[in-house]
Amino acid sequence: MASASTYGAISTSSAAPDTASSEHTTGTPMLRVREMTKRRDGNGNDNDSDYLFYDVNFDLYENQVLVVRGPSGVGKTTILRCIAQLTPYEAGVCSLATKGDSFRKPLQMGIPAWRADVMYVPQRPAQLAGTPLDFVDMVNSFRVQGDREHYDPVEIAEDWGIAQELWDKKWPELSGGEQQRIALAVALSCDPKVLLLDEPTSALDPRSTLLVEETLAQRTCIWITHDDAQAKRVASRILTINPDASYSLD
Ligand SMILES: Nc1ncnc2c1ncn2[C@@H]1O[C@H](COP(=O)(O)OP(=O)(O)OP(=O)(O)O)[C@@H](O)[C@H]1O
Repeated sequence: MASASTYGAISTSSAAPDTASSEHTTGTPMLRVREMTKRRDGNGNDNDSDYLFYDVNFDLYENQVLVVRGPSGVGKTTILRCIAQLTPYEAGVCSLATKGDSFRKPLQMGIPAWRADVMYVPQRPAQLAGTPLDFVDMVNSFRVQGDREHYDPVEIAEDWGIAQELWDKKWPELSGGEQQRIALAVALSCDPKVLLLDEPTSALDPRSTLLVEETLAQRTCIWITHDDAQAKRVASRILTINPDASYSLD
């Protein structure tokens, strides 16, 4: 297991230049999202009100933080879950820069491998049995994690004020903020190329929030927040989804 001092390094892969006309380009994108379109669950009529988001295009570069904004219910969580291939979508292509000069799509990589590289971290961990250490053992036992670099989640979370003994407690005995930081530390320990963060500090006090931001700001992330000040602190770019299914990228 690598030490926390080496934590955060992600290898740079070379890939074809970006062709999106809707944004500036600097170097090689890590993740490309093209024409991502998701309908609301509904009657299937083809009009604007049936879409959560329509034809979303962006590139995410290494060490960039793309903040996702918009009112409740516009589809911020849904777009992260679509990118993670956890929720089906009507149209769109996601691809990830890989070693060599190519981008690979989820089905080319295999969905488990995609999800390990493009990892969705929910706002609150699901109700899990056992302790956080049991969860770490389970994550490490997944075959797709076998040959990946792993970091020590206990060490990562210690920097955020999580004492070692908390890892032996049952999940329900932990506070919301402790659960949130521990789940985030486990995700970071797997060293995904892209983190999809769903309000990662929503349960944290201001000091813990800043500590977590400090770590995450060095990573390649798509990050949902409702907090204007946080968006200003961490965003490289901002994707705003509007209630009419349009979006803007600033
Ligand atoms: N599992 C589901 N099945 C059906 N509809 C869902 C499901 N999850 C979310 N929705 C609906 O999809 C829409 C978008 O939800 P989503 O959670 O993506 O919004 P959001 O922008 O993240 O909201 P918030 O800011 O409140 O978290 C909402 O109308 C919601 O009710």
